[in-house]
Amino acid sequence: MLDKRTPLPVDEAIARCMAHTQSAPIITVPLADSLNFYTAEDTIATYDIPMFNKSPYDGYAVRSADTAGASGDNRISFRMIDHIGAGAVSREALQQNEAVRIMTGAPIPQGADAVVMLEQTVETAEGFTLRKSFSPGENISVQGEECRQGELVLSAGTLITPGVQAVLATFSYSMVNVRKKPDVALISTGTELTSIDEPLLPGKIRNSNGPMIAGQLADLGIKPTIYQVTADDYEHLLAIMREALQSHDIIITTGGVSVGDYDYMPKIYNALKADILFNKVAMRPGSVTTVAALGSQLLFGLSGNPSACYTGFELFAKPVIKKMIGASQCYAPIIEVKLTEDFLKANPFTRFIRAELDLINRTVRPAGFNKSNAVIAIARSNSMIMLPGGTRGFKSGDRVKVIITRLTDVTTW
Ligand SMILES: Nc1nc2c(c(=O)[nH]1)N[C@H]1C(S)=C(S)[C@@H](COP(=O)(O)OP(=O)(O)OC[C@H]3O[C@@H](n4cnc5c(N)ncnc54)[C@H](O)[C@@H]3O)O[C@H]1N2
Ligand code: MOO
Ligand SMILES: [Mg+2]
Repeated sequence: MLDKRTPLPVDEAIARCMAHTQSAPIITVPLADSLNFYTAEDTIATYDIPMFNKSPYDGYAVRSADTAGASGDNRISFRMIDHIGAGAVSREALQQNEAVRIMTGAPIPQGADAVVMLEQTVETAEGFTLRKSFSPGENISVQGEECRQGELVLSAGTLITPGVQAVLATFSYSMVNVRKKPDVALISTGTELTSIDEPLLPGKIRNSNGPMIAGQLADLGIKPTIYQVTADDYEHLLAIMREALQSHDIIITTGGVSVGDYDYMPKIYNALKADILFNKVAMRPGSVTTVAALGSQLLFGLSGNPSACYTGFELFAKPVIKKMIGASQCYAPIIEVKLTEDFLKANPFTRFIRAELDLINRTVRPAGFNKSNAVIAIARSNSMIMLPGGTRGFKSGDRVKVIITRLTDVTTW
């Protein structure tokens, strides 16, 4: 007798996963290793930026008052009393008609309140002449014009990008507080799976879910422990699950979660006394996706069908991991755009279609053959169209909701 599974709406299934998710502990990493972590604390300006009034140009620092009345017919002469580049400080204080030759980034000398670009001067034996007047503060980068000491620069939960690393370096954060990445075990199950360098015997297939999920994890900066399980053998699989549970926060399995004779994951969750958060979701594909908890450990039982497997990871595992690692925004953005192909199938459940989103023209179309067992459409997709359950007959021109899964290069085909 099969256990009856009650489908849970997708948003509730996601909420159950998230309610079971704790933030990972804070660790400190060198700035150079911090890329793709999330900041675990607010980044506060440790000083004003710029730290001092500085020259934005290569030129001469002058007293603006001395330039009053300058014109083409009345060039005013200045005497150069010092010469500094960025990194040096002039000890001179400017007196009348004196100037310091100054390079971009160097601190404005005492008494000066304007900078004349080199191109606006004509050199003389003593210094230079100029033909226009300058106002106080002209061509000066003012201390604190970008931000003030103590100001909140970036909130906790910011993805550390190269730009963020530049900010952290600016404010002398040589070590950065981030949240530890979870230890993840990845177990692809299935007697039919043949490793990539073995010959494909009748009935066998390649394991595409394993490399795909490993890649989805790598996008989050996580390198999973990979377990090879190429036999649907209950005892063996249970032993592997127990072993993986010793040292991992998350166990992701692919395959074996449905009701088939060799689908052992439901029996394994039982044997492990795991708390099943759900084992049926009102969605297609991926309706058999199962998520279970053992204390703080989470077990993601993703479907074996590649498109269902991919979708299950994006919808459930990804936001959970992002919450663990302290992301302030755990969910992929959703936008509404115009569909450019008919999609006339009925949608008894919420349907996710691997899709090609054209962000420039704000249009979307399915990325080719799109059944649960499809693999090519995943590669061609940068998004998933989300059609609500209980609908049918979406026509070209209709507006549909789209989850953006990738913002990087759009695959062409
Ligand atoms: N009687 C029913 N049969 C099925 C149901 C159902 O509700 N009642 N659900 C169907 C749906 S929907 C899905 S999705 C699949 C889910 O199957 P499992 O999660 O149990 O996965 P498997 O049976 O192990 O494999 C399914 C399919 O995927 C291929 N596969 C598995 N692993 C991989 C991999 N690593 N790389 C590539 N392809 C993989 C496998 O060969 C099968 O073709 O169940 C339906 N059946
Ligand atoms: O629920 Mo299945 O994952 O549609 O193919
Ligand atoms: Mg099965």
